[in-house]
Amino acid sequence: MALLSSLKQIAGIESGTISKEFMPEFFKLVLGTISLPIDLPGTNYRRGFQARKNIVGMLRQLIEERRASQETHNDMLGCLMRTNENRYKLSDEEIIDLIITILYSGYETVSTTSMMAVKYLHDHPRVLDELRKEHLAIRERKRPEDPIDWNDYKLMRFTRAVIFETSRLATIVNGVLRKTTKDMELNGFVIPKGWRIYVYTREINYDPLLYPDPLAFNPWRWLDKSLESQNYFLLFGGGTRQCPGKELGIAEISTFLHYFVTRYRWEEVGGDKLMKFPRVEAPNGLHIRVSAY
Ligand code: HEM
Repeated sequence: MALLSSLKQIAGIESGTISKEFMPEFFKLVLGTISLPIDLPGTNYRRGFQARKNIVGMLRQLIEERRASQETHNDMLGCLMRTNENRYKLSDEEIIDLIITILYSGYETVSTTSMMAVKYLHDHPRVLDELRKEHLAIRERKRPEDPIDWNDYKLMRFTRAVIFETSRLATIVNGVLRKTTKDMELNGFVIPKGWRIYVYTREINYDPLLYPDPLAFNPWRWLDKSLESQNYFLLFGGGTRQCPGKELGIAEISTFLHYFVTRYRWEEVGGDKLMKFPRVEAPNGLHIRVSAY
């Protein structure tokens, strides 16, 4: 669902033939990026490269079709292709690279956070009650068929808190990458210029001085808005490279939660394995039994 939503917003790909071909290749690419770099037939690494080639081919064809049709598209691909509006003219290779990056960054984070929110809400009925209250209050002011809009989204204060707390406790992204631009000394150790470093942010999320009772799932802590602007708030990275899709991601997850909690109740089937390293995932899925609310 998260990938389909990204495909639609980013490249205007509706569910259908292209998305059916695109999705399996994309999942292979995701697996390939966090695999051991062993380039032999059958490894995830080799499959990831092959999948990237196939994805590049599909996106190239999409770009060519759009150019031939002369239609205007208001998705991200459309903006990147509008040469007269962009100060820097992007080559097709750069456009494709950007589309893959944005799809990748925007899909996995959103889908994993949504999955972990479903898990934590199931395990914490009091939080689910509070969340449902917020969304039912929004629905009360609307007809059943009315979609939610920006004004409704702005009222979702507790939902935002649930998303941050899910992101913190599950540590959906466990660090950020940087490259040193000069020799740097840190606690007596020198990190030479040009080294690539991985800033592991998971420990910060569990620091009891920053987040009292850090292993508790407590969304209420985020109702204090100042927590979002602390310099240790690194759930979406920091500085000039901070996640540009932060608000889009939160809006997507909030929309999913809105419909999920107002229309359904669910139970876990049980027995599913959840992994936190090297990334948060349920290798065989998190299976739930869903019924109407
Ligand atoms: C809950 C959802 C999300 C989380 C937790 C998340 C988290 C992150 C983190 C931690 C980074 C690294 C930032 C840094 O290096 O300082 C990042 C980068 C990035 N994210 Fe997100 N992200 C989310 C959603 C999205 C969405 C929806 C998009 C786009 C559709 C997106 C696009 C990107 C891009 C393009 C970068 C690279 C930015 C750069 O290097 O300049 N993200 N994200």
